[in-house]
Amino acid sequence: MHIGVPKEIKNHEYRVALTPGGARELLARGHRVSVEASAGGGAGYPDDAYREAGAEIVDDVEVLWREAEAILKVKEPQAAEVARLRPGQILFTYLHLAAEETLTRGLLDSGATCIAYETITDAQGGLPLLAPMSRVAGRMAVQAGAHSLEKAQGGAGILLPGVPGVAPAKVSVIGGGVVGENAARMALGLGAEVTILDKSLARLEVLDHRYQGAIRTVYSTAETLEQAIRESDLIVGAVLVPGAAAPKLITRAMLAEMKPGSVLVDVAIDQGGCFETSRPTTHAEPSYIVDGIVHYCVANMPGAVARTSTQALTNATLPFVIALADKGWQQALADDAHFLAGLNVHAGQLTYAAVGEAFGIDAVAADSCLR
Ligand SMILES: NC(=O)C1=CN([C@@H]2O[C@H](COP(=O)(O)OP(=O)(O)OC[C@H]3O[C@@H](n4cnc5c(N)ncnc54)[C@H](O)[C@@H]3O)[C@@H](O)[C@H]2O)C=CC1
Ligand SMILES: CC(=O)C(=O)O
Ligand SMILES: [Mg+2]
Repeated sequence: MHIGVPKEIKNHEYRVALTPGGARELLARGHRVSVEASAGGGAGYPDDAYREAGAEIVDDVEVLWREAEAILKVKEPQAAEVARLRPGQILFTYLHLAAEETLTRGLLDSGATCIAYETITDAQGGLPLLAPMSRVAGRMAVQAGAHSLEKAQGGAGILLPGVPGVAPAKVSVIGGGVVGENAARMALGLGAEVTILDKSLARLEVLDHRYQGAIRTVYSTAETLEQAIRESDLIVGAVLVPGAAAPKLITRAMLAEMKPGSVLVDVAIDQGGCFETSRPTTHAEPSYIVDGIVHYCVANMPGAVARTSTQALTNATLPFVIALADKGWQQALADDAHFLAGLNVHAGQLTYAAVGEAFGIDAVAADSCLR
C-alpha cells in the first residue's frame, strides 16, 4: 500500500504521524511510504532520517495527497486537508468528530474512509490509540495549571506545593481515566492536595488501591462537584464518553462559586470541553479569563512535546497501520472488532452512532460497510 504522511498544519502542531523507525517497518513489508518535506522536523526527525529508512520525501503536498492510498496524520484534518481527500482514500488520524459538525459533514462529502484513532478499543475496555496522548496531556495539564496559577497569567498567585508553613494548593481532577490519573500523579508528585472525581466506582476503587489513599477519590455527583468547585485552586477536566460530545459539568453560573484566580484546565476540549465556558485555544494563546477564572483549553496539548509524543503515538498506531497496509482496510477491520470501532465515516455514510447523535445525522452500523 502507498502511505502518505503530510506535515501537520494545525497551530503549533509539531508531531508527525510516523517516525523513521515506523516507516522502516512498513517499507520492510513491501509498502511504499511518502513523507512531506520537513514533516518530521518539529519532532526532531530530519528528511534524511526518512530517506535513510527508505521513504520518499515529497515536496508538493498536493502530489502527496493525490497519490497516496492512505493518509496517516496526527490531528483532525484542517479545511485545506478535507478539500484534498478523495473518494476511496483512507484517512487514519485523530478525528474527534462529535465536537466538529463542519468537519463531520466535510468528511462525509469527501467520500473517503475515515478511521479515528480515538475510538479504537481494546479487550480491557481501554482506548489504546488515545491512551498515549492522554498520558502526555494528563501530565502536561498540571504543568499548564501550575503556570496558569501565576499572577502574570491572571491566576491567584498560588504555588502548587506551598512551602513549609503554607498549605499546598487543592487540585481536583474530574474524570479519573488515563488523563485524570496522569494529572493526579503529577499533582501529587508536586505536593498538592489531590482529589479525583469520577462516575465509575470501579475506576475509583482501582485508583484508591493504587495510590493507597494519597489521592482522595470521590464519587462525582452535583453535590460533590459543587464542593470541589468551591475548594479547588486548580480543576482539571478529564471526562470522556467515547466518541461523544463531553458533558458540560461546570456551568458559567458555577464559576461564581470558585475562588478568584482559580484555574480550569479543560483537557476534554477536543471532545467539545466539559466546562460551559471552555472554547478551544492554541499553544500560541493557550488561556483566557472568564469571570475571574483562568481557562486553559488547548486541543492539541501533546503537540508541544512533539518528540516524546511522536514516539509514543507511533508505538501505539504502528500495529494498526501495518494491519491496514498488509490486508487493506476492509479485511483489517473485519478481522478485528476493536479496529472496526475506529471507523467513523465511509463513502458518505456516518458509521459512529455517538457522532450521529451529536448532530442529528443517521449513522449506519460500521460492519455494514464491510459487506
Ligand atoms: N486536549 C488534548 O490535547 C488532549 C485531550 N484528550 C482528551 O481527554 C479526554 C479524557 O481522555 P482519557 O482520560 O483518555 O479518557 P478515559 O476514557 O481514560 O477516562 C475518562 C473518564 O471519565 C469518566 N467520566 C465520564 N463521564 C463522567 C462524568 N460525567 N463525571 C465524572 N467522570 C466521568 C469515566 O468514568 C472515565 O474514568 C478525552 O476527551 C480525550 O480526547 C486526550 C489527549 C490530548
Ligand atoms: C488526542 C488528541 O487530540 C491529541 O493528541 O492532540
Ligand atoms: Mg479539534
